[in-house]
Amino acid sequence: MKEYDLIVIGMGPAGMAVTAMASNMELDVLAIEKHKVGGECLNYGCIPSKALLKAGEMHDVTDNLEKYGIDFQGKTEVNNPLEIVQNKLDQISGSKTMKAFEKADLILNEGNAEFVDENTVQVGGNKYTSDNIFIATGTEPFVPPIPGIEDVPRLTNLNLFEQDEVPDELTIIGGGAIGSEMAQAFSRLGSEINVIQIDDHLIPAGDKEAGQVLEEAFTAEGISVYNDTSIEKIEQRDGTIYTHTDKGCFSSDKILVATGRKPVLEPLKLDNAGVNYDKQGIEVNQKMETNVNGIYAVGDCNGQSLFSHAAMHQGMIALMNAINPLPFKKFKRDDYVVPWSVFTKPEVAQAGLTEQEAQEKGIDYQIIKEDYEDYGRTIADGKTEGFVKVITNSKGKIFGATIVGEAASELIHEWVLAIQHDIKMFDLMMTQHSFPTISLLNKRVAEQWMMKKTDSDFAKKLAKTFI
Ligand SMILES: Cc1cc2nc3c(=O)[nH]c(=O)nc-3n(C[C@H](O)[C@H](O)[C@H](O)COP(=O)(O)OP(=O)(O)OC[C@H]3O[C@@H](n4cnc5c(N)ncnc54)[C@H](O)[C@@H]3O)c2cc1C
Ligand SMILES: NC(=O)c1ccc[n+]([C@@H]2O[C@H](COP(=O)([O-])OP(=O)(O)OC[C@H]3O[C@@H](n4cnc5c(N)ncnc54)[C@H](O)[C@@H]3O)[C@@H](O)[C@H]2O)c1
Repeated sequence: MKEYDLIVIGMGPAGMAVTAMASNMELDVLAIEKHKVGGECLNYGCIPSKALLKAGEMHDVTDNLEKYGIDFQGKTEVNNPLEIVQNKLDQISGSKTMKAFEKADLILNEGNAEFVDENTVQVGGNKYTSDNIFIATGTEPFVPPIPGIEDVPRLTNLNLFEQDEVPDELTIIGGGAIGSEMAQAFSRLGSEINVIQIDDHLIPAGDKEAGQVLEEAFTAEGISVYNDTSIEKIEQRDGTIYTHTDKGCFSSDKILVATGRKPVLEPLKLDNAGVNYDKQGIEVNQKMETNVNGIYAVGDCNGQSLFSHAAMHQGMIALMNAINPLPFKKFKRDDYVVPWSVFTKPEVAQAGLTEQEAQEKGIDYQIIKEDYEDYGRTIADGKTEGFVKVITNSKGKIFGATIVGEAASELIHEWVLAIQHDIKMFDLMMTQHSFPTISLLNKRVAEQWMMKKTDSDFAKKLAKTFI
């Protein structure tokens, strides 16, 4: 039985990050993947969805040229965007990705890894031991128990990108990150889309007002959104799928189920190692360690923050904790802000608390908001929908930021840095931003905060006295 410094189970973003870092440190690493290197993110998630969104965006450009004074007489036709997406995946998953395993042993496609005991993992009939085992096994689509759903052919992110062609009509169940991104991508490629969800606004994990801005953009593009909608049953008749809801019946060629995720834990036989878990995922502490010393659970499998960057970050924290001998110097998950972005047009991005969360926590906050429509650059670009909204207080402490609009996924990082390092509004106001970048909107929010602060009788009197 071969002994390793580290065994890593699952080669999505979390497992690959641990493997790459550990093997780079000359640690003896065994990496195990039951299916495809790159996990959900590369093969069925982030990358194909962004490639498809890009195809949709390119198609949308011709429809909007007249807004820029350009007359387009030609004709575009959607041919094979899904095939091109698959070609791009092949390009990424080749030698570049496999480079991460140059210094590690990789067991690929030999079935599920499972625990034999707390130091032993079995795969493909062989056993391997280590004092440090990293579980990074991700999630799979959660399919809600809607009557009839199991009996109709349905798409999830696992087969969505492998279709031969863009469907004429697509009913999307779920208005979260996947539902919203795919609604816009397929709509822009020609599908007629109905989005149906139980929540009351798009991207329900985020700010309500931002979800409403996105819904307005969707409506303008011809995407129908049905919030607060309860699905009674789904059935297929003569090749058409009927989704019966309390707001009427929707018929379509295909349905996409995008209603959240669930971890895949049974095959791991965690009980053999005594690792605690529940329906949400594997239980971990701030150090990303399970209840069993030396066994870590990183990425989506612990149900904490279902994003690739969070998965990689957790992998990094866990590894640094595993190799750090000082118990009082451990890296803790909650010391790091987790941003997220949804890559629709307009984009939606979040860091720290939303306004609703600040209210629920009873924080004494004020909202400073800058609209995209009030800035020269965004008017010049024709990208006037959206806002930057910051949850702060009179001292300029920043609790959270929501951005909906052009380049929101880029702008958000300044707020991540500010929240994580307790940088105040005043500091941001005193930080020069190149004009006319879109990120100057962030500075304008800080300027607005300062103007509110100086808009008092006391401040005005003070200025008058010393001028
Ligand atoms: C459509 C879609 C779009 C997304 N877009 C984004 C985005 O834009 N940005 C973002 O940050 N996140 C996005 N996500 C989320 C992102 O994909 C996940 O957060 C990320 O993949 C989690 O990484 P992970 O390493 O924890 O798990 P995964 O990527 O799920 O990888 C887990 C791996 O473990 C393997 N495995 C499981 N069990 C075993 C076992 N017993 N033995 C061996 N191997 C096993 C699996 O085969 C898989 O390869 C998207 C997700 C979807 C579905
Ligand atoms: N850009 C990104 O970072 C990105 C993109 C895609 C996915 N992801 C990750 O993937 C995860 C999963 O995405 P998702 O969109 O599947 O889930 P989600 O949690 O974002 O949204 C779930 C949606 O399903 C709806 N829903 C749930 N049960 C329903 C029912 N019975 N009937 C009707 N509607 C129902 C909810 O109202 C909600 O709109 C997200 O948590 C996110 O972290 C991230």
